[in-house]
Amino acid sequence: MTKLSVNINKVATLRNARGGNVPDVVKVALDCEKFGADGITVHPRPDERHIRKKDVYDLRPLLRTEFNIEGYPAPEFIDLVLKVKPHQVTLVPDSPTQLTSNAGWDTKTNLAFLSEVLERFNKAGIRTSVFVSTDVEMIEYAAKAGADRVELYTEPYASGYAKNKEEAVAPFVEAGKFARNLGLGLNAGHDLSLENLNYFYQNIPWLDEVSIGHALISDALYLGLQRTIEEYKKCLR
Ligand SMILES: CC(=O)[C@@H](O)[C@H](O)COP(=O)(O)O
Ligand SMILES: NCC(=O)COP(=O)(O)O
Repeated sequence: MTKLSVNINKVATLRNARGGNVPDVVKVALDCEKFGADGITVHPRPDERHIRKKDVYDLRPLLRTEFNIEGYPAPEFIDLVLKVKPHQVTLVPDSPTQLTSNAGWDTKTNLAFLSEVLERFNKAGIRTSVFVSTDVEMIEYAAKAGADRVELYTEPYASGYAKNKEEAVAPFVEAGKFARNLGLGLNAGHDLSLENLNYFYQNIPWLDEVSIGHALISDALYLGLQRTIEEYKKCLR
């Protein structure tokens, strides 16, 4: 079964716009779980533009599904993750001011750094995932660094889908097979949507997890949160 982890960053973006607690990020996360989400993803950025450290602490004891924390492994992030002990940490190579994630790691160049950080999380019993492109060398070095899983950066698939979906998915199928042969678990995310998710899943049904935020929360404006989550789950069958 491919799990759906709902990324609630955008719920926090809306909440932060007014300075109060509407919408309530914790309540939305718990409702996502109630409506069928298999996990919750957050990406606390250093400027706390959406998810704040306090959200991460508030969510941890209340979530009943898998908690995935994404981010660049700066000392503050590492400290937060080790204190909160989520089910999974996903390392992303984002600079502090970046608008959104726009690339996977160069795992070869960063092998020593990633190995050291992954060892700390592995020792703490936290499953680790490394955000990568479909370049098989990057996947190979993620395995060498000690990752349990890789998360494929799916923006190139999403942007190529409308033009030629067979061509868009092909490198992801190859990367997925390569990761599977190395014994790595496989996650995927970024710009997945109701339009492109089912085709991705049909081609890579051994995916462990997709994390989806931007499109899913936008769809919820029209469909409501419950129906939206049900529709995304249908895409994973
Ligand atoms: C790691 C990744 O793919 C991102 O999609 C990210 O978690 C989204 O971050 P923002 O919500 O800050 O754009
Ligand atoms: N890891 C990807 C993620 O959590 C959500 O990305 P997006 O759906 O907001 O693009």
